[in-house]
Amino acid sequence: MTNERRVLVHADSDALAASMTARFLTKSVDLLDENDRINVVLEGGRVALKVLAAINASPARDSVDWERVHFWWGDERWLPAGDPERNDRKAREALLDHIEIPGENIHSCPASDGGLDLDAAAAAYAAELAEHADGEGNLPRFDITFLGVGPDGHTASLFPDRKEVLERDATVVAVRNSPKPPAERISLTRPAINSSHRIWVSLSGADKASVLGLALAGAAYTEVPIAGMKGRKRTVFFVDADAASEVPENLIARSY
Ligand SMILES: O=C(O)[C@H](O)[C@@H](O)[C@H](O)[C@H](O)COP(=O)(O)O
Repeated sequence: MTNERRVLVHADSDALAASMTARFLTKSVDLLDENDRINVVLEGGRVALKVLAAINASPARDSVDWERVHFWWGDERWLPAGDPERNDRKAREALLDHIEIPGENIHSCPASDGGLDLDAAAAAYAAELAEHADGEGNLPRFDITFLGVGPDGHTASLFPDRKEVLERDATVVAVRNSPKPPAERISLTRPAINSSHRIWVSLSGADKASVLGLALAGAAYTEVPIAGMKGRKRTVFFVDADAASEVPENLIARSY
């Protein structure tokens, strides 16, 4: 497999979500044939949540052996457990509460009412990741990592021109004064995200067009964080036609 970036353009956000759903179902079944378990990293973007809901609605949902799938989060909002704005709560509602998956496979970031402060919570999440390390460094093997992108180029909770995006050593950072509410968050760092075998980035809508153009043109990741994310095996940008309007034609594979 080559370590390449691909851009797959779909007619609209429904087609985009359907394509990611089909790919997730086939890829996870294939990976589970070859591995005892797989690790999937989720986030809070709207497309990824649509994908989780579509996996839940798919007749192929139960072809995945969910007992051997572990879920992690690329970022989480620092809110009380069960808050409707938490990324884990949204993922539970869309999919995780509906499948046969052991509770210990769902590795939520700590919640703000759990008795830890934000820094201790980030450290606790890093420790849980390290506990599941597969021998290489202090992270599990992330098989599939979903990333959304903000119109400013942020991904997970790594925002432009901030110190968190420069972090090289830690796997997890505490984020304060986030420009996107809520102000406090927990995020995987760039090296942690880039340890993923496959990164699946989703972008939908005209407000994401300029940032996608910048990322593919090689913008600095300090200014456009998504530009610095690259999976070890493959990085696929699943985009809709509106988001693709500023991407050079030679970089595009159209699915319609
Ligand atoms: O907690 C969050 O806010 C998300 O994890 C965030 O990083 C998100 O993925 C992007 O902001 C894109 O979100 P949309 O795809 O909904 O625009």
